Amino acid sequence: AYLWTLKSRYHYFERRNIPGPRPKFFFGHYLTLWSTPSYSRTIQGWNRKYGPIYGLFEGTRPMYVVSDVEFLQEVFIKQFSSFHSRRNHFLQAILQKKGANLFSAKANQWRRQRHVINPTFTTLKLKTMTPLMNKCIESMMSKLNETNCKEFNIYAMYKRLTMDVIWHCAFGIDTDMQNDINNIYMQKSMACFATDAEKVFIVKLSNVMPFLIPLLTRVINIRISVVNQLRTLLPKLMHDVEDIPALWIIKQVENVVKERLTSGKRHVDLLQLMLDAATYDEIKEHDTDELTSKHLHYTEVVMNVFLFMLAGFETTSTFLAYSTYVLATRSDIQNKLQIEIDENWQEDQELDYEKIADMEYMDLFIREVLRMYRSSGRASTRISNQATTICGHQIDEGCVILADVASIHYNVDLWGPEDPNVFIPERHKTKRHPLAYMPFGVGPRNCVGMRFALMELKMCLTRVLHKYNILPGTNLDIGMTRQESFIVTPEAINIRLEKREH
Ligand code: HEM
Repeated sequence: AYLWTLKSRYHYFERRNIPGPRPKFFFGHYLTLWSTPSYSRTIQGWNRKYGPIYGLFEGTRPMYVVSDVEFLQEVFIKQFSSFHSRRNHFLQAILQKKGANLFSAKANQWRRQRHVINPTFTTLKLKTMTPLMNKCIESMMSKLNETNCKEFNIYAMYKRLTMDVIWHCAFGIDTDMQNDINNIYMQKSMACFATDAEKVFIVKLSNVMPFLIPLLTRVINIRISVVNQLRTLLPKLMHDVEDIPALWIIKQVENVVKERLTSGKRHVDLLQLMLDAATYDEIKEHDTDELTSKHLHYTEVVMNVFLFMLAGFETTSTFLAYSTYVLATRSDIQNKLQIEIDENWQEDQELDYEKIADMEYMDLFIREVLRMYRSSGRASTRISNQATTICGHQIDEGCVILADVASIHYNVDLWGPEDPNVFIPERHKTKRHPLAYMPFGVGPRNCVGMRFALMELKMCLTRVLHKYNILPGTNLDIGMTRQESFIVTPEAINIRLEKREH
């Protein structure tokens, strides 16, 4: 019966006159998507063939892949109440209830969390974090000083910097990870990114055979409760389990939370801002739009701090890397930025939020980097929580909408008349469609850390460009070979730094 349902399911898009590649029996398009070296390039390739709205199947679930900005404006903004959540794989679904974070939470649980967390990233709060960021950037600058005009991979340093910033600003922990290559925090954090959850066997299995989800969920829940019991009964034996990187990090956060609660000492960091709204009481969500509570459960605090680390580390370091690549290959753009930086900041002054905000060309430059270089092919998804009609298309409950951001960012109708394949920061001076630019997503569920990330990118580039000229290394282009897991990263950014005369 399942196979028969599957067969008829594959006519879903055909019946709606939506084009798309032919699905493979049993797998849909999943086999192609999980084996392709680049998810986002495959999606873009199909966009060129089938147009701005086409259909795919992840196993049995229909997914609209969309680069039509009017359609996306309905989904992400105008009809947000029908598309308030992302597509979660079943491991995330297990963590729903208390353990969900902002990325995976649904409906009112998400609304409550976002309501509490939004104020954490206001301009005022970010200003209080500039000294912490400056301190981390200062450590990186000392490391850069040791490179002595020799070729080196600056991306490795950016990863240490952004991880250091997150540990400082989110958890309030000073780990010295930029100086110590074997630092345990750094090693565990890096190990966390080595696995792409979507490629874990049981996640693939649950997507292809969703009827197995209740059984798989029971198996996982039993395993969790056995591990928990063994942890109390045989703590020594459980040492290896504690060593799983994600669990190790979550444990560190739990320890910091406990320590803060016992000492009562206040800190200037994201964790403190969330702890101010935290409770151990059970939080009940209502079905109505009324927010019943403006609190976070302590478990949610821990899971969100962990999320900030995941969401803020590789994305920001990767965009620093791409920015540096552009600067190493475009000395004209580098000169313009240096002139602006020198006009706005001298080394004996504190580099604060206002000085960064005054740099207009820096803003245009970063925008263009974020337009041209893809970060993730999969971050901006929504799932329909009720049936609705979008631009004349009948969308059933449970359909996934994936925004094909790369195709949008290279669409000449949205970004012309200049060729979208050419790096031109000034193109951002022209007013564009509100959905033409979405590196951080759009609408109420966009990236909550956007301003934090922009501040970090601008502060870091300001400091580097004020002191150095960035020159291409002989291996610059080889290092730019891209690889893709959840996000698209270069292998290395090989450059040389030459001290500037002031
Ligand atoms: C250049 C750096 C970054 C990029 C390109 C980026 C990009 C994104 C994108 C595309 C989304 C999905 C938005 C959507 O579905 O509409 C997202 C969500 C999110 N990002 Fe970022 N991000 C960056 C940095 C950060 C940082 C530094 C943090 C935290 C400190 C962060 C925290 C989050 C969170 C919590 C969400 C989920 C928001 C929600 O569902 O309410 N991100 N990000």
